[in-house]
Amino acid sequence: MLKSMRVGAAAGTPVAGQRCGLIAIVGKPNVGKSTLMNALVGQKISITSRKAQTTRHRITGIHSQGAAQFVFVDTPGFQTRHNNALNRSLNKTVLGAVGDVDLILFVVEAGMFNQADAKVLALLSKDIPTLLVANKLDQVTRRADIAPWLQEMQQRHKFAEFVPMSAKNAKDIERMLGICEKYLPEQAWWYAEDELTDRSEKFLASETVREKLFRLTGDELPYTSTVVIDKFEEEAGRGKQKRLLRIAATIVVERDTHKAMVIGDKGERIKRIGMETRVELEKALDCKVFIEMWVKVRSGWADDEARVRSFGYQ
Ligand SMILES: Nc1nc2c(ncn2[C@@H]2O[C@H](COP(=O)(O)OP(=O)(O)OP(=O)(O)O)[C@@H](O)[C@H]2O)c(=O)[nH]1
Repeated sequence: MLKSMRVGAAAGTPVAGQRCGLIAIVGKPNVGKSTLMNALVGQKISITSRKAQTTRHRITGIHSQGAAQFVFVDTPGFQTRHNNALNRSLNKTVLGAVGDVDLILFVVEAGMFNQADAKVLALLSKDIPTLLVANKLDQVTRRADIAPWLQEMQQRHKFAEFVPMSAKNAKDIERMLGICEKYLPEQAWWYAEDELTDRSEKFLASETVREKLFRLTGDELPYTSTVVIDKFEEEAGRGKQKRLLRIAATIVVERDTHKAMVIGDKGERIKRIGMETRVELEKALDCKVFIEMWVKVRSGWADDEARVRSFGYQ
């Protein structure tokens, strides 16, 4: 179960052998940052999809193992193409996340480095140890090309280490945790051992709807569609009965054609989004869920600072 953030009273004071620190995961959109964080934490905290720009918030995922507590910060892919209010807000989140951490995982696709990667790299402080995570190694057919590519990458930044890997490979994830552990300062843990995130259940609900929305609409729906949770009410369970969450969610889109896309033929698609969200939340939060969904058209919201803020972005 997810729990809310509780910073221990002794946070910051060394406790024999304990290590704890912040690790930012950064990179351009779609390189696999959320997949990596979910694998490192061992549970789905951050949504993933084939569509770029699915991550919009700073998300903390926590993993405690042995003497170490890893506190991961997942960031939106740095936006370089469009200068609208939504993207400015996303970029501010990235900058906030990388300024004050113990370790940075700079994620790229193995064997690739383009201008978008370079722009993110340029933001990173030279004083914070940074690992080059060459992800999606499983997709590289010519492994021999990786060594010269790594050498080239060495010229670009003073990386502490190079980690070619696949976020989908369990052994690579174990190896990655071992590497990260060395960079955590010796200090008392900030969170209880079983805590996984500092995000609320309400936030998880909106992220789950957003993930289902993007997965079920494929590439048709623009990324500027968003989800607002209008109601999030909890009724305690009685006896063997589980507690109940009553959720109302509005999917906000920019055009009538997008609304029709989300609703689908005879409401098929929105029903499916609701059903898959319910099943996933019931499992993740160990409760019963009733969810109502609406679709609203608000054209131009991603260009409007006030509206971007009202939808929960910083
Ligand atoms: N083959 C392969 N695919 C991967 C790997 N890691 C991630 N992916 C896929 O890459 C796509 C993007 O992954 P995400 O984790 O959503 O990427 P992200 O960097 O968080 O993307 P944004 O939220 O847009 O910034 C998804 O389809 C993942 O399944 C990997 O190691 N190997």
